[in-house]
Amino acid sequence: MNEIRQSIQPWRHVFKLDPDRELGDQELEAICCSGTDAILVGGSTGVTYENTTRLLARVRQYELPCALEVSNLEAAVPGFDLYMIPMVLNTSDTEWIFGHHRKAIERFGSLIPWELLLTEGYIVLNEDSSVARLTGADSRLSARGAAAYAQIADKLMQLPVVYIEYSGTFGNMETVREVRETVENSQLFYGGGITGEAEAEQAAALCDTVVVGNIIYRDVQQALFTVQAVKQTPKIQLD
Ligand SMILES: CC(C)=CCC/C(C)=C/CC/C(C)=C/CC/C(C)=C/CC/C(C)=C/CC/C(C)=C/CC/C(C)=C/COP(=O)(O)OP(=O)(O)O
Ligand SMILES: O=P(O)(O)OC[C@@H](O)CO
Ligand SMILES: [Mg+2]
Repeated sequence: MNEIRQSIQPWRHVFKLDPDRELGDQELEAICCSGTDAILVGGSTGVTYENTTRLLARVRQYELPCALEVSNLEAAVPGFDLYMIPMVLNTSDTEWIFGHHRKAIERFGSLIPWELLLTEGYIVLNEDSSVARLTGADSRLSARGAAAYAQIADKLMQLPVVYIEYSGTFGNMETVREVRETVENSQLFYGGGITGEAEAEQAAALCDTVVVGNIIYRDVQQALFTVQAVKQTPKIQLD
């Protein structure tokens, strides 16, 4: 396993910060000093070079790893510890599978720090989310359908990360369980609708890494509670 892949293996809890949203200094400090394993900077809309650079500089006051989830070519900012590259698996619009990626490679060429890149196989499951609308994802999948996409990522494409994305709503844990049962090598990320301890525990029991986003901007105290909830929850063993 390569170094960059190894570096995310211990991540159980991650906060996702959106450069397009405002967060006060005290709140940012609380988030960065919460005991979370990393900050992931990303959003599906309104992410620019300027707001991404500003957020990176603010997070850099703290010691934890800071990754950029690249969603937009204009916001390819140098200086992150690693770059997570989404590929949306459940869309028929190839732009979001590899079209933007081709353009990025043509544009940035030898500037790309390949050793810092990790690809994420995204399965977008909330049809009412911005990311589903943006990418034209077919989010009405059965659990078996979602698990089939996960196997494409894990077994056919051998991607380092499978990302179950319910952005904005808490997901169906039966679907998450079925995905979990099929993923053998990829690191399984879950994100979507975690607003407190109970949801954090359920996701942590099934997934390797739990991502918490929107609640940071609504109720930072609730967001902070999710850190220990995830860390204290062991992953359940499945046969
Ligand atoms: C030179 C340099 C520093 C390079 C660094 C990295 C780089 C540019 C490498 C180039 C190689 C490469 C292959 C780049 C990919 C380029 C790219 C634009 C790919 C498309 C990625 C993609 C599929 C985006 C779709 C949207 C998506 C999946 C976003 C992920 C984040 C996400 C889902 C956020 C949640 O959305 P949010 O907005 O928070 O939702 P709410 O509003 O509901 O909260
Ligand atoms: O914002 P929420 O709903 O917490 O989702 C987290 C993350 O998966 C979004 O990409
Ligand atoms: Mg968000």
